[in-house]
Amino acid sequence: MREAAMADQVKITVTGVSGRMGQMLVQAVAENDATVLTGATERPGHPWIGQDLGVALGGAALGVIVEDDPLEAIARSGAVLDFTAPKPTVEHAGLCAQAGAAHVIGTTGLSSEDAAAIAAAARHTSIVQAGNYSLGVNLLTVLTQRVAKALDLDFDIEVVEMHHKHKVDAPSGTALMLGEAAAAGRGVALEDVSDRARDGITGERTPGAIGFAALRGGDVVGEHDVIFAGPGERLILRHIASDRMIFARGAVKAALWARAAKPGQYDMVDVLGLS
Ligand SMILES: NC(=O)C1=CN([C@@H]2O[C@H](COP(=O)(O)OP(=O)(O)OC[C@H]3O[C@@H](n4cnc5c(N)ncnc54)[C@H](OP(=O)(O)O)[C@@H]3O)[C@@H](O)[C@H]2O)C=CC1
Ligand SMILES: O=C(O)C1=N[C@H](C(=O)O)C[C@H](O)C1
Repeated sequence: MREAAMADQVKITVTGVSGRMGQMLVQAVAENDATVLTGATERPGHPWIGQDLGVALGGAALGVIVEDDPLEAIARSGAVLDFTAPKPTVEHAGLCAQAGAAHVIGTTGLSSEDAAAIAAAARHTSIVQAGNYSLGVNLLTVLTQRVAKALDLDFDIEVVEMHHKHKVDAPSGTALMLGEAAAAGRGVALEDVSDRARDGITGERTPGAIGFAALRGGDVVGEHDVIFAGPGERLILRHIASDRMIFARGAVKAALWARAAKPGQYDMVDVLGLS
């Protein structure tokens, strides 16, 4: 049975609890003395609904029942860890705003309409949103911005990423973070310079473009290169993730940070104090 929550522990709901990240988040909450799992959700119709989470995971009962109504779970939580899909994430942002729960968003592939809805929710609660919760990638964004600032337009910037075959969005959220960092270093808006779809007779590379390429296959957790290709030399900044627990532990850290933050929208660079 679940141990009684200590008064100062932050109560956490994990949404999409059966997912690749959902299961990692459950472990990360359990291993942190400052957090306790009080809610677990899945989509309506999922076979885990109504089961004890521990039993559904193939172990001992945890005393947390998997629910399909996020409202109940979020209402009794201090923070929600959400690595699901764009539609439920936007719904969860509204519910967190109502309940005053901090919302840690890892979901990628969000549209500009989704982003606007999340920004509206952030007027009422603290939301941390990042395409990648690892220390290494967030440090890499800072380095990418610095290198892009130091090099002139003779250096072409390309972001190359590879992920497992089940990933549904491209470019990855991390690749877009790195592209944003490179664009910021150059003092331009990524949307004005991004080149995401090369196929066929594309013509020569547009000077100043920031290109993206996405590879998919096998069980690759996540690999990202930022390539600065100049005349006679190439600089490559690389991050390789080999364990999803780096994202899950980062998300728990973000939840604890967000509980102490004022309502607003934050990223992992804020949480880690890297800016
Ligand atoms: N920011 C970061 O550091 C990271 C971000 N991610 C991102 O997190 C997201 C999830 O990735 P991953 O875990 O690999 O994907 P999975 O598909 O394994 O997990 C998503 C889970 O969400 C569930 N889900 C779908 N709809 C709902 C709903 N309405 N309510 C509750 N749960 C729901 C899915 O259920 P079902 O399968 O039955 O539909 C599934 O169990 C992706 O966007 C990915 O890019 C991943 C890793 C790190
Ligand atoms: O879907 C994944 O798996 C991952 N998604 C995130 C992304 O889109 O960048 C983070 C990580 O690379 C794994």
